[in-house]
Amino acid sequence: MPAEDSSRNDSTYIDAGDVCLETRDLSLGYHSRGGRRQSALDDISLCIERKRVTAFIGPSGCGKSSLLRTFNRMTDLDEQSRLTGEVRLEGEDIHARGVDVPMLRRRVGMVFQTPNPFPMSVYENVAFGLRLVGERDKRHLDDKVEACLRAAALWDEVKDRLFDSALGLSGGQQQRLVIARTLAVEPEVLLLDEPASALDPISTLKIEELIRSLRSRLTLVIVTHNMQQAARVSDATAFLHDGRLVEYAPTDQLFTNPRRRQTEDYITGRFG
Ligand SMILES: Nc1ncnc2c1ncn2[C@@H]1O[C@H](COP(=O)(O)OP(=O)(O)OP(=O)(O)O)[C@@H](O)[C@H]1O
Repeated sequence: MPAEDSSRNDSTYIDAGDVCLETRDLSLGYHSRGGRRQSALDDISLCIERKRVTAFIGPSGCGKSSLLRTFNRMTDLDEQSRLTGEVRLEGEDIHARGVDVPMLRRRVGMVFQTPNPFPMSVYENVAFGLRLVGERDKRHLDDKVEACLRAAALWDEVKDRLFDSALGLSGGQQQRLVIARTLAVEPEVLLLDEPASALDPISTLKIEELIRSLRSRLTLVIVTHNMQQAARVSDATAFLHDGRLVEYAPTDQLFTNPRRRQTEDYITGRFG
């Protein structure tokens, strides 16, 4: 049984120079119509290491997606949400006055559970983001579309059907296309909210391989219900319960030698 450790889960093992994202005393609540306040995140302080994969695990409703969504201010879209504390990207407060939120969301891209390609061709899905950032030159566009599709491990499967509808791709291919589209605007961080939970095992494996390969170019944060998946893809894992950060550690350590009993109970399937 792990010894109870009362020290904060404050990511002290991460070198300050390697921190990409940081939350300080972050709390998030949602106000229901009846005026009741439901707490989703409670006083979370953690650092996310640059160019690593960090996984958030925990039982349903523990706040994983909410925490992920604070990193690019997606929680702003919910008028009922109230956030206190800080989120810092490369040391800068993302809620500071004057922060350009669309630019923040380019820097911190997001991929959701259900693949959501645009109803246009494979090529246009990726070119869309590039055009948005002002790319007009046809040759540059072609080169960049190919590079993004290669980075998303999709090029070989779609190179002969670039101008077919993206909606004709399989679910796994669509999800890799969405990742290619996100990569087109060169984000520094990629947030993935259960990116493989709607996919079959082979497509899931491809997404996992892709996630591992992308860490050489950007920082990834993944929410997953699947503990084996967290163990396979991530370098660090945060276990949340009831809106609190229970334990945060290098993935090997968290799964083989958890410091908290609650973590051990969860990873051994005693609850959740
Ligand atoms: N838009 C919202 N309005 C009101 N309450 C919300 C909203 N989004 C989330 N919540 C509540 O906040 C808490 C945390 O939800 P969240 O979706 O972040 O958890 P989760 O761990 O990602 O859950 P799951 O694994 O089921 O997706 C839950 O109690 C949830 O009901």
